[in-house]
Amino acid sequence: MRTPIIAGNWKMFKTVPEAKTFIEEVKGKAEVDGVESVICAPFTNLPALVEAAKGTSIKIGAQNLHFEDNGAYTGEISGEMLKDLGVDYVIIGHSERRAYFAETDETVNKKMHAAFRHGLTPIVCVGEKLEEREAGQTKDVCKVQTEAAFKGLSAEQAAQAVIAYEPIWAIGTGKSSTAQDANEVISYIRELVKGLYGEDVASKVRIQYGGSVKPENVTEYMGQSDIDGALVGGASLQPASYIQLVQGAK
Ligand SMILES: O=C(CO)COP(=O)(O)O
Repeated sequence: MRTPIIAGNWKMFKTVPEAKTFIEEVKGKAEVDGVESVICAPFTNLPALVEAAKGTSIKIGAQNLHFEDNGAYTGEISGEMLKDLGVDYVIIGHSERRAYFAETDETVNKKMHAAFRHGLTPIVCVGEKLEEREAGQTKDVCKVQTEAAFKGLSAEQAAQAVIAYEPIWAIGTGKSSTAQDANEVISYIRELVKGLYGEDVASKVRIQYGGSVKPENVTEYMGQSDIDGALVGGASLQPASYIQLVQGAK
């Protein structure tokens, strides 16, 4: 049985005081037995969030990491540094990083290895652009991105990874994929993992849907056979809405 996982991706929002207040407000409420709750925040918020979330079941994640452990990489943050802060998760290969920050399938794969080297759980994002969907290439795009991301990872590592299927046209647009369509692509991604690692790993890997998930639609996604959670942007920023997302995932 896979544990559902709701992860908020705050993107480039919230100062340290705002982040601390958020945790105070969701404590005890965005904590539901049998649902994992993760906040992925800007680097600047991470120490304060780890501290504020102590004694709760809320886990903290970063939104990126560098693939090397240290070196002359101005402006970058390594997996070793994140682990040292007490961070547990890291988003890798978000479509905004692929589109605006030259993230490639190759760097995504290197970052997956870096995350596991430092005991961080990756949430690796895959998903197609609108024109790719319209050209019927959704599954092809997911195949290339998923297989590249997992290259060289062991079965044990693969089973621990979280995959987020985020169709790019559904991100921040209010145009969410239907639950049935999302489930079809996510089932296909699970088949890909099965092809790489076999049935046991495929049955363990958690696959989220992301793209305009809100309290009003989270239950519908969670009711699908292969959807194990959601990676949520906009609707994760307000405490009340985040609480409803976690409670709705049960
Ligand atoms: O990009 C996303 C999460 O990583 C989705 O963002 P929205 O929930 O704002 O559509």
